[in-house]
Amino acid sequence: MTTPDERRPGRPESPARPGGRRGPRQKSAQRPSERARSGDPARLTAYTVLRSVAEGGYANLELPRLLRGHGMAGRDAAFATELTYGTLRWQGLYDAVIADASGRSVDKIDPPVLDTLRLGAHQVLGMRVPAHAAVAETVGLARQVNGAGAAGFVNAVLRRVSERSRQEWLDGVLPAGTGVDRLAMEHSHPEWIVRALRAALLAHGAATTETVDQELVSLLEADNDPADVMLVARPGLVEVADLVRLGAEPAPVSPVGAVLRSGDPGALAPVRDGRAAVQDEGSQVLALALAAVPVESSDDYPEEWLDLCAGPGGKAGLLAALSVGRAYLTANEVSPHRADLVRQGLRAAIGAGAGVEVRVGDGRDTGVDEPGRYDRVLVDAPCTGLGALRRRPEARWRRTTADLAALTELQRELLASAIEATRPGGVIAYATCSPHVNETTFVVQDVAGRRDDVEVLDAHAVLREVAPGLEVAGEGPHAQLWPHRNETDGMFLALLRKR
Ligand SMILES: C[S@@+](CC[C@H](N)C(=O)[O-])C[C@H]1O[C@@H](n2cnc3c(N)ncnc32)[C@H](O)[C@@H]1O
Repeated sequence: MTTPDERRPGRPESPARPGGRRGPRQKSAQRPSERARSGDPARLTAYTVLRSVAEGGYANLELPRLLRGHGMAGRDAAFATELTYGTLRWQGLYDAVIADASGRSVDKIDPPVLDTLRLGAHQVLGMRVPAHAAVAETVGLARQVNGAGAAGFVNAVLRRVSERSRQEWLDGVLPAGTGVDRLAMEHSHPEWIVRALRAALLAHGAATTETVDQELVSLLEADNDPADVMLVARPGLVEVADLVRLGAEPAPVSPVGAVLRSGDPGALAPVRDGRAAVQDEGSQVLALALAAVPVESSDDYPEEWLDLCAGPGGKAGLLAALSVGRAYLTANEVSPHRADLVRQGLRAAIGAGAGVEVRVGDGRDTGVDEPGRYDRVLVDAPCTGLGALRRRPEARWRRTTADLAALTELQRELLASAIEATRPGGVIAYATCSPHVNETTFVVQDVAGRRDDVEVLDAHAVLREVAPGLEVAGEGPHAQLWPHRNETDGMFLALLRKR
């Protein structure tokens, strides 16, 4: 899933990647004398986002809102972004360090104070802010937001954290052996996710039993690497070349994509008016594939397209642009708020002549309500999002195996409904932004395998046609993209034809 939620301010000018490439030293652009007087806005902003995430908020919504509210841009915004996202990603490792340095389990530490400590740990171990500055500034923050008593505790713990290098801490806190528990802590992922990703690499043919351990490390590293902002130039509304003139670069594989390496995408006129949007390349090529796969001809023209789970509207925006002069698009979404986002996102395409209806409804009913109506149906199913962890820093800590069971049932029902809603000869694209086998191949095998009116198409071949530079691992027929191989979100695509 690619959402407008993915918008984030420009990457840090010199991102320091924990455990990997490091840029030059980076610290808040504000002069120390100013920080002492006013408190450090970047650290306070990061802290505020962490507290909001603890209460169920989303970092990629909260952070841009706060940065805009404080009028923060340039280096301070980049510093706040790296501090917030890095702290959230590396929370699993930092909690082990904090527990060791404080001599108490992190669940015995007041959660707001723990967030302050995590921010301090990331500056010391992940950003190469000089230790004395990281400790002093974070203690100042603790005094401001956690109180004087907590500030003393934060000071003592961070001093201990800063006595050792990142490698020394890893040597000290990582479990012995080569098991999943060690990998999980070293790369700061929950163990169940590490296990699921390992199984998915094997199941989708991206690794063999000999290569899977190395492949898994590359994937976990990619999840911790800030992703570039990717834009889509919605066809017929704006050209990639227009985005390039505004500072973007053509995307590596999507013919309608552009990479924005720095700056706020929301500041670009084509993004503001909906001719372009923030959208991962993986999502772009999936929508292009659905529009490109041949359908067996029907007498009715134009075609009818359905986006069954459209909110917040990334793929619907691209499909609407592609539909002009070819098809009517129905964009269905169960959440009224997300349906509103779809409506807003489709305004430019509608202005250019797209025939679109956005409606609120449960996609599980569509097959019964509108049997055999559509030529092309997208089921971009609600999923765990395990393929998009690099863009959603807190998601890995929020998802549980209990979510999986509920989601896989919903996914089966939505796919079955989509097949019912497709006319004979029409095609269905089943997509998730997760490589988890339970959400991908198992759903398709289960639903399509029980029917004799569905043919599985070669998704690899269609993707090669729409994005010749895209190298999809495995034999097919379904396609799984990977952050570490394709530099896209981990999107899954199955294409089915209704007989
Ligand atoms: C993965 S997101 C879709 C992303 C979207 N295609 C895009 O590119 O922006 C899944 C969407 O399905 C919606 N959804 C969940 N259950 C649904 C249902 N029963 N019927 C229709 N939509 C549903 C969610 O609210 C969510 O907006």
